[in-house]
Amino acid sequence: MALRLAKHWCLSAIRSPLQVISFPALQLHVSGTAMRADQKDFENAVTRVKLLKKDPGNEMKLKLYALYKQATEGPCNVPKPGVFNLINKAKWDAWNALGSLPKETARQNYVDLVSSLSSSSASSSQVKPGADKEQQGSENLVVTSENGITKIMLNRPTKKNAITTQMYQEIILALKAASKDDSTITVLTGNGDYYCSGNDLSNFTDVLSGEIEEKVKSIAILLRDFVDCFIDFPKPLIAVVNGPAVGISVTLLGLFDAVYASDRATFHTPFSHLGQSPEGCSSYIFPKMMGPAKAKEMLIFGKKLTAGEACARGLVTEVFPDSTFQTEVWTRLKAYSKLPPNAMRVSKQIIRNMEKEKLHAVNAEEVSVLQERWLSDECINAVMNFLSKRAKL
Ligand SMILES: CCCC/C=C/CC(=O)SCCNC(=O)CCNC(=O)[C@H](O)C(C)(C)COP(=O)(O)OP(=O)(O)OC[C@H]1O[C@@H](n2cnc3c(N)ncnc32)[C@H](O)[C@@H]1OP(=O)(O)O
Repeated sequence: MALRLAKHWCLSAIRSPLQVISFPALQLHVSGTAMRADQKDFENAVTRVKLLKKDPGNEMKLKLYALYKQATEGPCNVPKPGVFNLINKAKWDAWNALGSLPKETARQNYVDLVSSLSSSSASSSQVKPGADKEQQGSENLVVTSENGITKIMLNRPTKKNAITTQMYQEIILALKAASKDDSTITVLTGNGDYYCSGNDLSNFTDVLSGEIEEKVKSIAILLRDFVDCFIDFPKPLIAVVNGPAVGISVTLLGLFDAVYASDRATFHTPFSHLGQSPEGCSSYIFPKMMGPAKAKEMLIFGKKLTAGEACARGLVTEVFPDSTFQTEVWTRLKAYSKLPPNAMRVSKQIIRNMEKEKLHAVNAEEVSVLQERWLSDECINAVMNFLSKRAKL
């Protein structure tokens, strides 16, 4: 089962040949290895290239392009592009430089080159998690505390504040710290034009490397712990929704004590489109909050709401014009932060305690259903589709 799925992940991402954006072709210096790459290794390598998180640079892209062409079509057999057609000429030069290199050798060299790329990017990304445990925040999550307010800000604006697995862990740590610090209220917000685009869909790419069920299990545990933290958070928790919100950043809103939204914000839960199912206790809270018909419109059919619609359905507390959003909301929050902290905690607890057990049970059930979903062809295809469309190569 695991093998079949791993194979499926790899094959379904293969699309068109690489597009190189620019410049000089270099000679190849790729050593062969004793192991021969078969067609499946080659296809896996093609997929891994599409999923590289870091742009490998033009030089490397040209090498990959040339080897790909040589491995799939053999020696360069197309006319040389004109001198002003710089990009295509560089690509042609790179391919032509491989001369009569046999297809099998090109395939092997391509696989080796991709392996070297993947291992260097893995080693550079392993440095961070250990160090981050010591800190409250990181580059992608900025935590500040002043005037009785702890602010947890998603800070990945170029990715619309999509949440990586590392960020889930950091948010858990930040919430745990905020529950014990001197602040009266805690705020979650986003930096840039988005509040949050939900789960970073490349969180699933690790699954490519095998042991699929184990990896899915660890993501499920992370999700369950993450949502549990919101259920148990003891102080007033406020969402400052500065822009569009997608997926888990929407479903979690039902666990906040107030949700203030810019009129630019939208609320979108495209779970069916992604072959997934609701989380964040939304399968229980949304129908109670807005009635089953309206909840199903969001959670089953993925209807995107405007801030006004979300407010009418009880998901948002109040909507502000974007031009005055930050000033108005922070003035309000500063006033709230001066209210007696113990009274606010006790009031929150008495409301939450009525349902805490139920919410934990709902969370566990939602995660267990999702764990199955993540292994489904529907989900795998949807995620691969998103990731392969955005691949630059
Ligand atoms: C571990 C626990 C799992 C819990 C499960 C939770 C369920 C969910 O949260 S489901 C929701 C998942 N999110 C999405 O499906 C949103 C996907 N993104 C988009 O549809 C679009 O990017 C957007 C509508 C949010 C924005 O579109 P726009 O055209 O304005 O900008 P883009 O060029 O698409 O995005 C800029 C940049 O950001 C990357 N990005 C955006 N969202 C995500 C994401 N969720 N995961 C990974 N990457 C994302 C996008 O790929 C672009 O990156 P590049 O510039 O490198 O191409």
